[in-house]
Amino acid sequence: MVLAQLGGSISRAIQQMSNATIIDEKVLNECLNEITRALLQSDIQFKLVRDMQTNIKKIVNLEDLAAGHNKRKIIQQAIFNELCKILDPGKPAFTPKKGKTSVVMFVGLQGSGKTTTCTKYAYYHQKKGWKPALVCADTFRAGAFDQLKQNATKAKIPFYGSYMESDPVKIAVEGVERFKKENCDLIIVDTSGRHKQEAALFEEMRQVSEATKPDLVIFVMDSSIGQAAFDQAQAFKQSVAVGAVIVTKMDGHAKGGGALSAVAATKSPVIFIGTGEHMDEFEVFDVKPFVSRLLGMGDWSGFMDKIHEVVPMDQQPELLQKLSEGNFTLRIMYEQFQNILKMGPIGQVFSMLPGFSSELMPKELDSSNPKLMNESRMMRIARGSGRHIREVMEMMEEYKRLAKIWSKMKGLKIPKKGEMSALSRNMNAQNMSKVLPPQMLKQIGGMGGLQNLMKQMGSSKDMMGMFGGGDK
Ligand SMILES: Nc1nc2c(ncn2[C@@H]2O[C@H](COP(=O)(O)OP(=O)(O)OP(=O)(O)O)[C@@H](O)[C@H]2O)c(=O)[nH]1
Repeated sequence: MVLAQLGGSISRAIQQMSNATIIDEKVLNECLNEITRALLQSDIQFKLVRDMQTNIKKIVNLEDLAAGHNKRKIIQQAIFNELCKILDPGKPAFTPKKGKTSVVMFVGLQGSGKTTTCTKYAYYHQKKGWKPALVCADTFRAGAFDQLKQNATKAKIPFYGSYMESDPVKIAVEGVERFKKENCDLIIVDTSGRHKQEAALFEEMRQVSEATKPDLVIFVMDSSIGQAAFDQAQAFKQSVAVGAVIVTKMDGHAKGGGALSAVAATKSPVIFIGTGEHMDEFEVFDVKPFVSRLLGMGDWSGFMDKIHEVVPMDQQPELLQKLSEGNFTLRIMYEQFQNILKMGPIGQVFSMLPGFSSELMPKELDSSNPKLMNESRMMRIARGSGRHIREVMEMMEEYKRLAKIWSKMKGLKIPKKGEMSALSRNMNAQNMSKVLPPQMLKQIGGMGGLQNLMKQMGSSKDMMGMFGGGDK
C-alpha cells in the first residue's frame, strides 16, 4: 500500500528539519510544506491537508524547538495527533451485539467491493460465534445474486435473494423478516451499485433503508478512488445515514489517502479494511496503530498481537517484562527467531544467520551490551560455526539495530490481548525488505524471491512487525 511511502516522506522531512542547526520559522515552514506535498500526493483532500498544516503550526511552539528539545518527537507527535484527529470522527460506530438482532446495510459504488465485503463481514462475525445472514437487494446488476450466493455458500452463511423479483425494497424486507424469524443476530443487506452517483441509485438506497430500518449503514469505498473520495462519500452520507466506512483493496497500489477523506466527509469511522480478494483478507481498523505505522513510529500493539500468536504461552510474561524494561538480548533475538522457524518457510531465511545456538555462551547471549562481543569473541563464534567473520559481524549489526529499536520501547505499557491491533498484518514485502539485512535479501532472490516466499508463508508474513518492520 502506497500509504507506507507517505510515512517515509514525512519521516524524511522531519529528519531534515531536525538536522538544521537553528530551527526558525523558515525551517519549520519548509518541513511542513514538504509534509503537505506528501499528503497531497497520497490523495488526501486539499482542505484537510491545509487545515492540518494550520493546526500543526498552532500546536508546535517554535521556542520549544529552538530550546533544543527533541524536535523530531515534537513535530512527529503533532502530525500523529492531527492524522488521528482526521481518522477519528470522535464517536464510535454502532456496534452490533451478539445474540441481539441487528440489520446492517451496505452501500457503495459498483465495483467498490461491496458484495465481497458483505461476505467478509459476515464471515468475520461467524468465526466469532455470531449467526449472520446475507440478503441480496441488488437487482440492478445481473449476476449480483449469483455472486453473493456463491460466496455465502462457500462460507456456509444463509442467504436470501431472487432471480425473478425486480423490486429491491421487496426483497430486502422479505429477507430481513425471514432471518429475524430464524433468530439470526446479524442480517446484512447488500444493495445495488452503479457506475457513478446517480439520482436513481440514491433514491433506491433511501427506500431500502426506509423499509428495513438498518441499525448501521456501512459505506464501502475502493481505496484507489483518490481525490474523488470526499465528494463521493459525502453524496452517500446525504442520502442515507452512513455510520461507518470500510475501505477495500488496501493491498493494491492505491494511495489510500482517500480513506482519510471519507472519514472526514461522513464523520464516520473506518471500521475494517479489505486487504485482498479472499474471505479472510479483512482486518479490524484501529486509528492509532495505523497512523503510528504510517509515520514509521512502529506498532507496539501489533507487535504484541504477534507475540501472543507466536510465543508459547508460558514464555510470554517473561519476554514481555524483559522487553518493557528495554532489555533486548541476543538470547531473545535467538529464541524469537527459533519461534519463527517453527512457522515454516521463513525458517529458511533465518537459518542463514550464522553463529546462533551452541557457538554463543550464556554471558554473551544474555547481555544487552553489544560491546561485550569483541573481535576475539566474534572470531571464536565464526570458527565454531564454520562461518566467515564478516557474517558474524553482520549478525551483530542486525542485533544492534533491533536492540536500538527495543531500547525506545522501554517503559511502555504492555497492552492486554484484547487491545491488540490487527493492522500489523498489513506488512508487505516492501516493508519486510527494509528489515532484512541486504545480504539476506540477495540470497533469497531479491524482492521477487521475497514476494514468493511471503506468498508461501501466508499470514506469517506479518512476523516482521515483530522485528521492528517499518520502524526505520
Ligand atoms: N485486491 C482486492 N480485491 C478486492 C477487495 N475487495 C473486493 N475486491 C475485488 O473487487 C472486485 C469487485 O468486487 P465486488 O464485490 O463484485 O464489487 P461490488 O461493489 O459488489 O460491485 P456491484 O455489486 O456491481 O456494486 C472483485 O473482483 C473483488 O474480488 C480487496 O480488499 N482487495
